[in-house]
Amino acid sequence: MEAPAGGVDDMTKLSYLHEPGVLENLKSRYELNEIYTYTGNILIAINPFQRLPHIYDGHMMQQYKGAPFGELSPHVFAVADVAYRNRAMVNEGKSNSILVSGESGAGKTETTKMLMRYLAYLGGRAATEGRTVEQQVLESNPVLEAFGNAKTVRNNNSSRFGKFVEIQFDKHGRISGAAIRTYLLERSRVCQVNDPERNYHCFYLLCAAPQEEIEKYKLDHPKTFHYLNQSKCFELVGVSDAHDYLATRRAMDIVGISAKEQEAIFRVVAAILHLGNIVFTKGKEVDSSVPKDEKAKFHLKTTAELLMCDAVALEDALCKRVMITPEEVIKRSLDPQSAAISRDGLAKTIYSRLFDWNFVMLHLCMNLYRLVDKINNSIGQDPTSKCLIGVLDIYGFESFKTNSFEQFCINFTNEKLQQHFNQHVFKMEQEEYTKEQINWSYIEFVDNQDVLDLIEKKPGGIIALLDEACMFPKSTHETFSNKLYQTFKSHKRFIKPKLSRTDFTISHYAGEVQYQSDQFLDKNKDYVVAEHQELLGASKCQFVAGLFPPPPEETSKSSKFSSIGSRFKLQLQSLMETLNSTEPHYIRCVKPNNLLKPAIFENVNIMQQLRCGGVLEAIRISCAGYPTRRAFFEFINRFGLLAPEALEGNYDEKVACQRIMEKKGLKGFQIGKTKVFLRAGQMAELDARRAEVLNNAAKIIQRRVLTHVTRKRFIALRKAVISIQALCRGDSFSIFMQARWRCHRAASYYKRLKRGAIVSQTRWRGRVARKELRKLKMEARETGALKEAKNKLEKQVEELTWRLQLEKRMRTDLEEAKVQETAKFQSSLEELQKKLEEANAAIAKEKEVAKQAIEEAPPVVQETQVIVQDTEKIDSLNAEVDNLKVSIEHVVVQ
Ligand SMILES: Nc1ncnc2c1ncn2[C@@H]1O[C@H](COP(=O)(O)OP(=O)(O)OP(=O)(O)O)[C@@H](O)[C@H]1O
Repeated sequence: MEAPAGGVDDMTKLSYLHEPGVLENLKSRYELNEIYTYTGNILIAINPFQRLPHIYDGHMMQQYKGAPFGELSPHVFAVADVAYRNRAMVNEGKSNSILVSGESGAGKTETTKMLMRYLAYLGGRAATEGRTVEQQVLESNPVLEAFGNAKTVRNNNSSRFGKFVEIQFDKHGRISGAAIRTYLLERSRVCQVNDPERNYHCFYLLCAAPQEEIEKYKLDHPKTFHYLNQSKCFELVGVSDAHDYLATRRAMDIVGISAKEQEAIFRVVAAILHLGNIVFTKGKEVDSSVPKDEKAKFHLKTTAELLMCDAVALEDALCKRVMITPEEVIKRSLDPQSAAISRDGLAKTIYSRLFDWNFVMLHLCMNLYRLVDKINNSIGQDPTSKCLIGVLDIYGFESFKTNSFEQFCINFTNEKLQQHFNQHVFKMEQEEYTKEQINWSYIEFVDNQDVLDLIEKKPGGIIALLDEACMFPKSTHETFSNKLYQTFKSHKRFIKPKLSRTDFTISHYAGEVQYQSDQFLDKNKDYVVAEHQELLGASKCQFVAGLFPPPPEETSKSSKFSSIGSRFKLQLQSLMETLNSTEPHYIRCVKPNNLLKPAIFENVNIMQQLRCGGVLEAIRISCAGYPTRRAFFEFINRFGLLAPEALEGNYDEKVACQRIMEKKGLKGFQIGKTKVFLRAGQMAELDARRAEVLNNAAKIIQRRVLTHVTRKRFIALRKAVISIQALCRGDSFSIFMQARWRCHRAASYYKRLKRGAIVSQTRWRGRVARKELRKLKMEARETGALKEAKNKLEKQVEELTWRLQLEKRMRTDLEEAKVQETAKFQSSLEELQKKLEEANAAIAKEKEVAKQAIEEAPPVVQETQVIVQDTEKIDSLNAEVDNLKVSIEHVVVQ
C-alpha cells in the first residue's frame, strides 16, 4: 500500500516501516500543520513553533470527548481521553499516567498544559458549582514557571526541573484533588548564569514589582545584582516582567498561597539577590575575610533584615566555620574566595529549599482536600478516593559539548524511563504472547538494565562511588575519576576517553555521552552547612525557619550524609513505583529545528530525537512482532465475508479464523488462545481486501437493480407503442383518399394563384419601367441647356481676360511716362537748386560788396535803401523755391 500524499496518521499503517519512510511521513504531515502522528499507542508531537488555537479550542475538546481512540486525527486530547476513560472503565482500580518526553524546547510543558486543560474540562464541574479545583490545577503552571523556568539558549521559557502532576478523580469522574511533585531543580543557575541566558524568572519579576515593594525590599534594576548581571540579557522579547509579576501574584492567590506566605516568598527571593552582592576581602587575620566595603555591608544588613536573622551571625556563618574535633570546637576563618563559595552555597540552598518547599503541592493538596471534604460532605462521598491520572513532564536525553552532573542525572532519569518504556512495549508485548500461547521467538531489544546498574547499583555504582568520594574530605575529582576507571575497567557501557584524565563516557541507550567530572563532587553535596542551618533555623520569620527544620537528632554520622545523587535516585525510584502501578501512555515531543521557527523540518536532527525517544525502536518492534490483534469473534465479524465457505462448515472460531487467513494467502500470523495476532500491515491488507469484496458486491447489486429497472421501463414503453400503432392502423384507407383529394385541390388552386401573380407582376413592372424612362428623358434635356450656358460663360471669361491684359499694359505705359516726367522734374529741380545756390552765392557776394561799401561809405540813408532792395529780391527767390518744392512733391505723389 502506497502512503497517501498527506501522510498517514499512524506509522504502523505504512507498508514500509523504515527511517526514511517514517521521516517523510512526519514531514508531509508537518507541512500541513498536522503536528500529531501515532506510532501505535505512542503519540508523536512535533512543535509547531506557532500558535494553532483552532486545534485546542472548546469545539475540539467536545469532538474528542468520548470519541474512540484512532477515530479522529491524532491529538493530545485523544490520549488524555483514553486515560480518562480507562480510569472510568477500570472503576477506581487502575490509575493512568501520561509520560511526556523530549529535548529542551520540544514542547513538553505546552503539551502538559494542554493535557491538564483537557482533563480539567472532562473532570470539571458546572460553572454554578464553582471551579476552584480545576482553576488551581491550571494556575499552578504560572507559579511553577515563575520559580522553576528560565531563559536558556534552547528555549526562552525552559523548565529547569521535572514535574509529575497527579490529578485525582472521584468515582463520578470529577477532579477531587491534585498534587505536583517536582524533581531536580537546576541549583547552579541561582549563582551562575551564562550569557545570553537568564536566571529564574522570579528574580526579574520582583525587580519589576510595584514601587512600594521595590522600596520595601531595597531593590533596583537587575543589572545591579551580581546573580543577574553575569549575563547581559535582562529582558525577554514580548514579555513584560511587571505584568507577569502581577499575574504570578494572582495565580498564587488562586492556588491558595496566603498573602502572608507570598510576602515571605518574595522577601526570601529579594534576600538572595542581596546575598549575592556581599563581596568579601581579606580580613586582618591570616586567611580571614570581611565584607569588602560599605556597599557589601549594606547588602549584608539588608539580607539579614529580609531573612529576619542576626546580621553578625550571618557574617560569621559566611566567613567562619566551626570544626568539631573529639578534643575541642575550633572556629576557623575562611579566605575571601571560600567565603564567596559559602555565600553561593547558602543562596543555592535557600532557593532550592524555597522551591522544594513544594509550596504548590502543599497548598494545592491542602486546599483541595479541604475542598474535597467540603464537597464530599455535601454529596456524601468517600474523600479518600484515589484514582489518578499522572502527567510526567520531564527533561529529555541531553548530550552537549560539556556535560556535568545535571546531564548525568537527566540522562539517568531517561534511562529509567526508557526501561519503563521497554518494559511496557516489549515485555508486556511478550507476556501477552506467552499468555496466548503463540509460537514466537524473543524480539531482540536493547535492554538498558546494564547502564542502570552502572549508575545506580548499590554498592559499586557511579552514584555510590560519588557519595563515597564526597564523604572523604581529601577526595578530588581526579581521585573520583580514577576510582571509576578502576572499577569499571571492563564494563562495556563505561569508556575512559583517551584524551582526558578526569572525563568518563557512558554508552547510553540513545548514544555515548562524555561527562566532565570536575564539578561532580561539589554539585552532589547536599548537606547544609551547620552554621547556615543554625542561622536560618533561628530566623524570626516562621516561613524562613520552616525552610530549615532541625535535622532529626537520632541520626548517626554516616546516615546524616545526604547527596543530591542518592536523593534523586530515591525520588526516581518512588516515581517509577507510581508509574509501574499505572497504565502508561506515551507522548514523544520533537523539536523540528534549533532556530525555534515554524515550518522548518531538519531531517537529521529529528531522526536523532526519534531514535533517542525510542520511537524508531517501537516501530521496529511493531515490525518484528504482532502489532495488531483481534479477538476471534471480532475478527470473524469483520473479515468473515472474505471466505464465506469458512463460516458455512461447522468449524469453531479458531479454525474459521485460520481458514480466512489462509484463503487470503497471509503468512506469518499467529492464532492464540483467544486472539488472532497479525504482522504489521496485514490488518491494512485485509481491510483493503474487505473493501474490494464490498465494492464488488456493491457493483453487482447496482448492476442488477439497474437492469431490472431499465427492463421494466422498456417493457412498458414497447407496450404503449404497440397499442398506438394498432389504433392507427384501424382507419388508414379513408385517411389516404382524403389526403389525395386535398392534395389535388390544393395543387390546382396553387397553379391558378401562381399564374395570376405572374400577370400582375408583369404589368406592374411595365408601368414602373415607363415612368423611369420618362424621368430619364427629362434629365437628358436639362443637361443640354446647361452645356450651352456653360459655353457662353466661357466666352465671357475669355473676353474679360483679354480686357484685363489690355488694361495692365496701359497702366504700365502710364507708369513709365510718369517716371520719365518725374525724372524731368528732378532735373529741373536740380537746375533750380543750382540756380538758387548761385543766387545765394551772388547775394553773399553782394553782401560782401555791400559790407565793404558800408564800411567805406559814410552816409546812413543810402545804406538803408540798398538793404531793402536786397531783402525783397531774397524773398521773391525764396517764394519761387517754395513753389518748386510743392510742385515736385505733387509730381512725386502722383
Ligand atoms: N503545541 C504547541 N503550539 C504552539 N507552540 C508550541 C507548542 N508546543 C511548544 N510550543 C512552543 O515551543 C516553546 C517551547 O515549548 P516548551 O516550553 O513546552 O518546551 P519544553 O520541551 O517544555 O522545554 P524545556 O525542557 O526546556 O522546558 C513554547 O514556548 C512555545 O512557544
